[in-house]
Amino acid sequence: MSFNCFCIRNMRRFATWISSPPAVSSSRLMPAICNRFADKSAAVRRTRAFSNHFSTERVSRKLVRNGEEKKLVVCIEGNIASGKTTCLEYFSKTSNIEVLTEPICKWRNVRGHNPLALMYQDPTRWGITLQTYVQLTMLDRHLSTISAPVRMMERSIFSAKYIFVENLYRSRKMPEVDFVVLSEWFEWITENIAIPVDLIVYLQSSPEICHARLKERCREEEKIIPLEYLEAIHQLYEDWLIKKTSFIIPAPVLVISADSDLPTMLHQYEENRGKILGARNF
Ligand SMILES: Nc1ncnc2c1ncn2[C@@H]1O[C@H](COP(=O)(O)OP(=O)(O)O)[C@@H](O)[C@H]1O
Ligand SMILES: Cc1cn([C@H]2C[C@H](O)[C@@H](COP(=O)(O)O)O2)c(=O)[nH]c1=O
Repeated sequence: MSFNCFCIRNMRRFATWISSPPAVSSSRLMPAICNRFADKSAAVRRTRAFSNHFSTERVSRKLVRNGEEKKLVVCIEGNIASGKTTCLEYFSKTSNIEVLTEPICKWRNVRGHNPLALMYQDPTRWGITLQTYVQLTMLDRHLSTISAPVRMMERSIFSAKYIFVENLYRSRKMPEVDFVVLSEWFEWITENIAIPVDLIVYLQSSPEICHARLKERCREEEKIIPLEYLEAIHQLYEDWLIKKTSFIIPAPVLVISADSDLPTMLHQYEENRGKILGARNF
């Protein structure tokens, strides 16, 4: 190579370097570049999977799932131990109804940890942990493919936020920063992803009855729940679904009194079957 050639090549290299100097030495740069490309192709794959899963068409700027709009989604709401699972068990015997109970197993065991128990032991420290996970698992439930013409599911991402997060915050057990971060997540989700709900069935029960049933059920984590906690949850439900003074209600509400004994409750469910399953006309 001539001296001139050598000089010109190095001048070009210098010019390239000065216009975009490497942030790290080249031996460290190569893996970084490879990772960037690997990340990019993974991101492209994720985006493709996402757009296959969701319609690219946006309705009110929200991502919507293909073909799911014809299915009926009913959320069963109510205080702890008000009888939601029992109600779902009853309807699960009907063909053409898919029943989704709360993912409480996950809340009690995420890779060997029990955020539900931790939250009851120390809500200020662990409330954010549990509620972040509840929000994620509820969203996962809402977005899972519906396998029957009617889906009945226990609670919703809405009650997790409007009732349980709200209660932790109002009772000063959740620090403001935790509440704000959870709220930002919740608002992003509900503004960007369509979460279809056609009907809310509210099992309205007195906190005293729920307390008695909760003791009888005897879930280990819940043994320390005082009546006052159920009263606070009850009040939040009443403000949301009966007085309609607190938060947006995502669907019409059917109220069923849930204090009666089991045979009476089953009879009431049967009486309301038409209203529940014909929720679109409700
Ligand atoms: N109508 C009822 N009368 C008496 N006990 C009931 C009734 N409904 C449910 N239970 C009992 O109360 C406890 C809580 O009911 P469950 O359906 O698990 O409530 P939730 O799912 O709302 O927490 C369970 O032990 C259940 O067997
Ligand atoms: C949705 C939600 C639930 N929890 C707690 C409250 C109860 O201990 C269980 C759910 O039991 P249920 O018999 O089905 O009512 O989970 C909570 O702490 N935070 C939540 O958002």
